[in-house]
Formats: sequence, C-alpha cells, structure tokens
Amino acid sequence: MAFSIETRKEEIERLKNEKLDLLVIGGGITGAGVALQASAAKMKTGLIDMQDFGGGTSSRSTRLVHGGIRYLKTFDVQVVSDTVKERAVIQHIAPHMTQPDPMILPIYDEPGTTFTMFSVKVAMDLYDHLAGIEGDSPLIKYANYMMDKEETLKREPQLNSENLQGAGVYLDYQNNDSRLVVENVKKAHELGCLAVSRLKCIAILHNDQKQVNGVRVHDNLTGEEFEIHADIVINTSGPWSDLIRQEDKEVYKKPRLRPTKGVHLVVDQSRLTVPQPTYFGSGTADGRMIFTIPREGKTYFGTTDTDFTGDYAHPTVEQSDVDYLLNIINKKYPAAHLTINDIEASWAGVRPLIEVEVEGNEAADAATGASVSDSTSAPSAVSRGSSLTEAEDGLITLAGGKLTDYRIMANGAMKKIQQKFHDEFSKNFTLQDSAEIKVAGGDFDSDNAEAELARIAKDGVAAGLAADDAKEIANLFGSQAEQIYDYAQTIKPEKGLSIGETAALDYSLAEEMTLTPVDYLLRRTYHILFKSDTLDQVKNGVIKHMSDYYGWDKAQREQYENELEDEIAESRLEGLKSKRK
Ligand SMILES: Cc1cc2nc3c(=O)[nH]c(=O)nc-3n(C[C@H](O)[C@H](O)[C@H](O)COP(=O)(O)OP(=O)(O)OC[C@H]3O[C@@H](n4cnc5c(N)ncnc54)[C@H](O)[C@@H]3O)c2cc1C
Ligand SMILES: O=P(O)(O)OC[C@H](O)CO
Repeated sequence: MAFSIETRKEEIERLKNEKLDLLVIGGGITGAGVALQASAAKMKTGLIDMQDFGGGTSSRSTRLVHGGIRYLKTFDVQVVSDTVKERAVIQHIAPHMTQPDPMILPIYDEPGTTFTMFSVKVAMDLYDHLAGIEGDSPLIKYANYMMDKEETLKREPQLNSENLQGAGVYLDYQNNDSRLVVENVKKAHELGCLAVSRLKCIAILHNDQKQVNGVRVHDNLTGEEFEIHADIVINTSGPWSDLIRQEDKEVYKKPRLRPTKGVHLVVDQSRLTVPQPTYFGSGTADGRMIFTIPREGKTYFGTTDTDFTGDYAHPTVEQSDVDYLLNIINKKYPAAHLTINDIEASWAGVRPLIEVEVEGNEAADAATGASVSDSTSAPSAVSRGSSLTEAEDGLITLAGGKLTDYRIMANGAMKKIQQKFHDEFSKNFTLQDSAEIKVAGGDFDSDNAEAELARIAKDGVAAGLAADDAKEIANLFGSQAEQIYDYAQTIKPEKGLSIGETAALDYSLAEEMTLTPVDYLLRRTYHILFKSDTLDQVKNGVIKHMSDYYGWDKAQREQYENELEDEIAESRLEGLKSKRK
C-alpha cells in the first residue's frame, strides 16, 4: 500500500473535505501509537506532523527499549513496572527493530553512586520480577546475575579497575527508535489513517459551544493553509505540548513540561570497544548514569540531562556536552583517550518531562503515573512518567513518558477517547489489543527473530543483492525486505549506490513518505549516525535519485543538498572541531 508524496496529496484533499472522528497532532512515537490504535478501532483518524514522522524526540533517543532501572532509585516504580513489561511486547510487535541486548552495570565505590553491589542486585531482582523473568519464563535465560571485579574486567577489559567492585548483568533491549515510529505510522495508514507529514497545526478551532472541533494547518511543503475538522483532537506533540496548549488561548493556564536535553556521541568501535551495552554512574554525583552501546560497528555513548529552553526542533550539541561526556568516558575507559576529533556522529534530543501537576479543572488521568517533582529537583530526578489530560474545551493532551511505554500511553488515551465518543457523540468504538497488532515489517515469527532475519537476508542474496546489503535491509525493513528484493529485479543501480541500496531507497520513497535526503539518511537508515565512513560516497547517489524521482528543479535540489550538508556537518560536530583548530 503506497505511502508517498502521491498519497500525501490525495490525503490532504480528504483532510480538507472529510470530517474526522479523531485528529492526532504530532507523529512521534506517542502520536503514532495513538493513530494505530484509533485506526484499528475503526475511528476515522488523521495524523499530522510538522516535520518528518519521528523528526522530534523519537529519533533522538538512546535507542533502547528499557524499563529504566535507575528510576527505581527515585521510586518511579510505576514507570518501571509499566515499561519493563512492555519490552517483550514491543519485541513481539516490532521484532526487526527490538532485540534482547543484556546490559552490564559496573559498580564503583565513588561519591554519589546510584547503585551499590547490594542495591543493584535488589533492583535487578525487582526489575526481573516486574517483567516476569522468573520460574518457567521463556526469558529465564536472561535472568540477572552478578559478576565480581575479576569477572567484570574479563568481560570488559577497557573498564577502569580503580574502585571497581563488580557488576550486575540484566536484560534490556536495543531498538531503532525512528524506524519504530515510521513502522507504527505505516501500520496505522494501512488500517485507514490519513497520515501526512510536514503539516503544522497553527491554530485550534472551536465550535459555537467553545468545544475543540479541529485545527488550522500550514503545509510546510506547499505553503498552503487549510482547516481540518474532527470530533476529537489529541495533542501528542511531545516537547511542544505546552506550545500547542498555548494555541488554545481560551483555556490555557500554564506550562506543565520541563524539557531537558540529552546528547549522544558516536565513535568507531576501534576507538572504544565495549562487548555489550554498559550502564554506569557518571561519577560526578549529579545522579546521571551513562550508557556506552555497541551498534553497527560503532560505539555510542550518552546522555547529558540539562534544562533546555532552545528550539525543540533543533537541539544542538554544545562544547559543554562534549566535555561532560568525554570527561566521564575517558575516566571510565582510561585507555581510550577520546577527543572531539574521534567523534564521527552525534545527536541531541529533548525529553518531554512532566513537572507540574495539572491544575484547576483539567481532568487528569495519569496514563503511567507521573510522580510530580518541583523545579528545584535535578533534571535526572524528574519523573519519566506521562500524563493524560483534557482541557475544558475538550482538547486532550498526552505527554511525557518514554518511548518504551508508548503503547500503554496510547491505551490510556484510547479509553478516554472511547468514553468521550460514547458520552458526547453517541459513537461506539471497540478498542483492539495493540499487543497483537504487528507494526509494518514485523510479519514474521518474533520468537525466532534472529533466525527469521537471517532467512530474510538469505532471500536477499538469492535475489542478487550483496550479503551486507541484504543483512542491513532485513534488519531495517523486516518482512518488507521481500518487496525491496522485488524492486531490485526491475531497476538499474543509481550511480554510487548498489542495487540493494537503490532498491531500498525506491521502496522508502514509495512506501514510507520519505520526502528528503535527511529523512532517508538520518531516520530511515543508519547512514548519518552509524555509517559515517561510507556516507560521503552514497549521499550524492541518494540526492540524484531523489531529485529524479521528485522532479526537483535546481533550486529545490540545492535546498535539499544544503539541508543534508548542514545535518551531516552538525552531526560530525564540524563547527566545534573547527573552533578548536
Ligand atoms: C536523550 C534522550 C534519550 C532517550 N532515550 C530513550 C530510550 O532509550 N528509551 C525510551 O524508551 N525512551 C527514551 N527517551 C524518551 C523518548 O525518546 C521520548 O519519551 C519519546 O520519544 C517522546 O515521543 P513523543 O512522540 O511524545 O514526542 P516527539 O517524538 O517529540 O513527537 C512530537 C511530534 O510533534 C510534532 N509537532 C510539534 N508541534 C507540532 C505542530 N504544531 N503541528 C504538527 N506537529 C507538531 C513534532 O514535529 C514531533 O515530531 C529518551 C529521550 C531523550 C531526549
Ligand atoms: O536520562 P534518562 O533517565 O531520561 O534516560 C534516558 C536514557 O538515555 C534512556 O532512556
């Protein structure tokens, strides 16, 4: 089912002329999850995003599906309880993106440590218990265990041995955040959702009874403005949630978010070799814990957690972020001696943390209990819970949370929406269990994901693709790889691209509403973040192929080329590096 610039035009016409049951503002993981569940319940649903789907926080995470073991320290047990169980569900519905990846948690005798050898074992036992990893659980092989100092250094020799006491090892999952978004959006679209990217909500509309009945949007591709009408509107705009609520001038009272920035840096695995994901205290008594994660032949590490008041669409990596992370990493891996010149890629994201309890008569149902902190708390002490509220004029806002509990957050919202339809619109919808709805590309046996993905990759080689291309396409697109192999039988490779890369690009343009080279190279694939070494040779082929496909004129092609060059330069920290010369 095509999901492209052509369907975008068709669906914009339908959004203009057909009244929706539900409009979702914001196509990050939260909005995508709501759109999928609403469409599965046969609600006539629209999903809009002012950027690419996943262009906000949901493509800037640590790329884990995890329960947040450190949140047990701040007694955010509800968040952990919700998310730790969700990991296996997301692995089931999105098996090509979410795979078990046990974490090492080294324990150091240092000021402000989050865990001790005793408390990490208690936390891991609770974590496993909450996830049901006990008894005859199919995941029992991943049950947690402790390692003494010697075993820890044997497993991870580059770790600093000074003050090291040992480590805990427990199950968490790796994930591809931006593809989790787009596969949810594609599934929602397959179920009937009118999903359009680069459409910005610029005003909230009301009926004569001062109830929200739609939005005014600006098409960021064409400049056109028009109205979209819906019985119910839900705001799932993440860090922008307060800005959308502010558009609702009649009822807006005050902000509820405390946005904080988190940064990740990427180096080649040869510069920092970790055997598996590792998670340790920053050693700076700021309550932070830092991940170092091997991925695609690279190692990435993060994150910072600092209050952010800049442009949510363009959080940048500053020298202070680099210094903070390199200082910690070089202390924990003393043989690495990393400098800014080793950094091949980077990204910054904005956490949509909920800080202020809802006030006045806004109905609040905590979708995953956001325990409220106050602005004097350190950013890392602020709850990672979510909140679901309805303003007096009916605007629903679902904000906060983690990527890992997106499905639960959407469940909570759907129950509220279902009740609202029944009470106020005399419409009855039957909600579906999204734990049984595979996202696009997940149509294979999740319980044998590794073997299934190897089989899909083997099919690619049989279809004439290079083995590396086939493996990458299988891991990125899952069961959709077979469509890419079909494309590969009928096309010529673009100059600078292999037949597999060309076919994958053609698939993404036709089936994933991939509208710009940055959409493709940053979010649909690994090129900018984890394949910096081959990026310069593929980017021209991608631009040329997209320019031919979309019929860009010289000015448009230049615009997208410049946008891509800026994105790559920023990811490579070229600005910061040049200042140091
Ligand atoms: C550094 C960092 C690391 C993290 N690591 C993890 C992790 O490993 N695992 C995990 O579970 N969670 C993690 N999180 C949390 C997780 O990433 C977020 O909770 C989640 O991505 C938020 O998704 P969202 O859909 O609510 O927001 P977003 O992804 O930001 O989506 C909101 C969307 O709304 C759109 N929008 C805004 N205004 C408008 C408008 N006016 N009109 C139309 N569209 C609009 C934006 O373009 C955006 O795409 C991390 C977060 C950060 C910052
Ligand atoms: O810093 P936290 O606790 O928000 O966690 C972000 C991590 O990098 C992964 O969720």
